[in-house]
Amino acid sequence: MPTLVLLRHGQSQWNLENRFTGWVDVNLTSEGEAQATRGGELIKAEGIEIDKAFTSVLTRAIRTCNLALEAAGQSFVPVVKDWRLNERHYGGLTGLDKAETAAKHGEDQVKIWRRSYDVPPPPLESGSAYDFKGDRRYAGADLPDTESLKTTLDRVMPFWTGDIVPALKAGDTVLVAAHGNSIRAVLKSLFDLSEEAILEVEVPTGNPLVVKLDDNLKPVSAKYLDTARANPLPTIG
Ligand SMILES: O=C(O)[C@@H](CO)OP(=O)(O)O
Repeated sequence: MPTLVLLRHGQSQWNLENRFTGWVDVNLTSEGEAQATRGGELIKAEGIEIDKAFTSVLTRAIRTCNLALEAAGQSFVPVVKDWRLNERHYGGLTGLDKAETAAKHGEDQVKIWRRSYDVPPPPLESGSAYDFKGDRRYAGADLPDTESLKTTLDRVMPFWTGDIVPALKAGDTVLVAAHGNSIRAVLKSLFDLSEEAILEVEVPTGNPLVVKLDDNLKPVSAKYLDTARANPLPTIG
């Protein structure tokens, strides 16, 4: 039975500081490192043997992947890194304080930017310090200057279908160490969630979500391994 383990990166420095992060390559906090390690220990305790891992090109997800695999005693597992698993690009909000932005633009507007399905934040201004166009990890990619959850899903899905699905169809147990919104994109597709339903799904940091799949890659069960830090999951069936 194919098994998918979805792991949002552990707490990052900007999660802690409550700043819009997106593609900025901030590192894990010590709490985030501990969450990633604990995630790996739980994977081991569950007897899960990972065959292949996928992560983004952002340090917080890569380190979460590595720390979890190490704690699970499975550092040898091959890891594929791809920018299409990056966090949603936060456009012109990147780097801003979430509370200050809410005070300036109103809670309702910030909620729309953060949790509407298809309303992107304002685009990144050209010349911004957070322009990633010259960054060689994105060489050749058609880079966005902002993303909604919908457009995040549009770039995650080709990678999901082209790279992750074949591994699952081959019967592999797959770890995807990624970000809140790239994981939500996967969950929307996997659980066939409506645009409204996916907005209610919040994935906790560093808590492995184990999804067992049938041969058609329909979920048959889903559970967080750290039950004390679990959030509600979509209904199956
Ligand atoms: O800042 C971000 O990049 C994301 C994830 O931390 O935040 P949000 O909760 O608004 O999706």
